Amino acid sequence: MVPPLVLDIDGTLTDAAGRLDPRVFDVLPSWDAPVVLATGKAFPYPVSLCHYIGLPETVVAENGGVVLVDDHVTYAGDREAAQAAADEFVARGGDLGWGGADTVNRWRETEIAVNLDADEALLREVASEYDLEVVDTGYAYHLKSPGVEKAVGLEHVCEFLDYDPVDFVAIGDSENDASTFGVVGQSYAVANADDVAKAAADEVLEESYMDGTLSVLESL
Ligand SMILES: O=C(O)COP(=O)(O)O
Ligand SMILES: [Mg+2]
Repeated sequence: MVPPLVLDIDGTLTDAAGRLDPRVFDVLPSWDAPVVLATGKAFPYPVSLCHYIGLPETVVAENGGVVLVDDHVTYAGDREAAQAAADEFVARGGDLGWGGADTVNRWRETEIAVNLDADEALLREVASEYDLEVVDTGYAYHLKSPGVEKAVGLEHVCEFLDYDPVDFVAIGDSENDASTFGVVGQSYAVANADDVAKAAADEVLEESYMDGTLSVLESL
């Protein structure tokens, strides 16, 4: 019997250029246990990924800010505080960095994501004034409420599924996966992972990106 999976998306199911690795279509739809996509991306991204991969829509989005499981949606985090801090960041000369349409935040409901090109020092200064934190995933800075974590989202998912977090195998690549690594039974950081994820993982893989992820899935 294969274990349930909790999988990060960016850096874990993608290639180095950020594109989805097509091999996800070979392994995930037929996985004989729950697969939870846990991401820092806004809610619609993992939902559409489930839809197009052919997986039940079981997702932890926005770093735990939004959870969808078994037709239930729950929210965590103070979006208004994040918006106020983002507005202040912009008023002090910062730029969220996503252009006018801002498809990165347009459908984001519990936090704000900021481009890695942004003024990090200013962002952290403003965040602390609003009692928010900044998480650097390697893909964006996330201006978010402390205590909102992917692991809390996974625990919520487990309340609906007949599993415990320790039953899960987790694979991820960055700071926002460390909480998940702390609650699952077995955790893997892909070789391209950041230092926080590597330190939190039970095992650091030799292979990067989807090569690393596939090596775990094949061993299970
Ligand atoms: O949206 C990000 O910043 C990173 O997304 P991820 O959690 O799927 O890697
Ligand atoms: Mg990632």
